[in-house]
Amino acid sequence: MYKIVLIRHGESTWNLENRFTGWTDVDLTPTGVEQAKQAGRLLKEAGFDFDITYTSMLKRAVWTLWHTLDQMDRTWLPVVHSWRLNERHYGALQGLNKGETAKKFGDEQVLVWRRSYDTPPPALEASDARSERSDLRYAKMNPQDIPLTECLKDTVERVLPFWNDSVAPAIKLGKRVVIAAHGNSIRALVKYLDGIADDAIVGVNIPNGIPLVYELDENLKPIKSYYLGDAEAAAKAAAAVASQGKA
Ligand SMILES: O=C(O)[C@@H](CO)OP(=O)(O)O
Repeated sequence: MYKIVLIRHGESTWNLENRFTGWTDVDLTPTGVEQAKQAGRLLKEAGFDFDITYTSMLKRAVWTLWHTLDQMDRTWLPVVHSWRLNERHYGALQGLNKGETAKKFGDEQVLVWRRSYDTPPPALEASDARSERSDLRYAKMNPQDIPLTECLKDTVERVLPFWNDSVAPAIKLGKRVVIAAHGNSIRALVKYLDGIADDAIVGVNIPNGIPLVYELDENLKPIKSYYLGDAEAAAKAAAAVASQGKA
């Protein structure tokens, strides 16, 4: 049996302001830092340890990983960064307030943009100042591969090659893995691991900074999964994420 841990970053400045974030590189709030530290304390108390760590190119996930590992005295562990673990790209919604967007377009439209499997939000223009196409950190990517918007299906399609080529082989070698990522890149992984249907993934929300543990069999199929710590608090935090897109 293998055990892996997924952690969505702690609260970010744009989570606090309730803005669509996507690939925008915003920082953690003091609450977000505390959530990340608490994740580290919980993991340590529960006897978790890791050999390799994975995160995105975005500092809210990178700092979350670092604060978590710091509590475990494991800041020296190898860290693999990949754009494939980035948040789902939110297109032209990036920067807009979720509640105001719901007032303008309606709760239902915003739910479709936030949670439907295959309807992407309106795309950014490549020339838009918010586009990441000229961002140095993605310089090695083909600019055409840097998204201008993504639905969850697109996110699944770019997360899975990373899972299959990097993470799954490491797990099978016996390495203990933690992944610090984002609400929708984690939803993509959860959908794949749990085999959740396209229409049922709408109801899945990932809370900030709470370790999500998966126990996997020898074929990396889930035996069970659970949030570490207070299960009721995790369910409440997930429900709060669900309601962020309401007017
Ligand atoms: O704005 C975002 O990038 C994500 C995560 O914060 O939001 P949502 O939960 O609305 O998909």
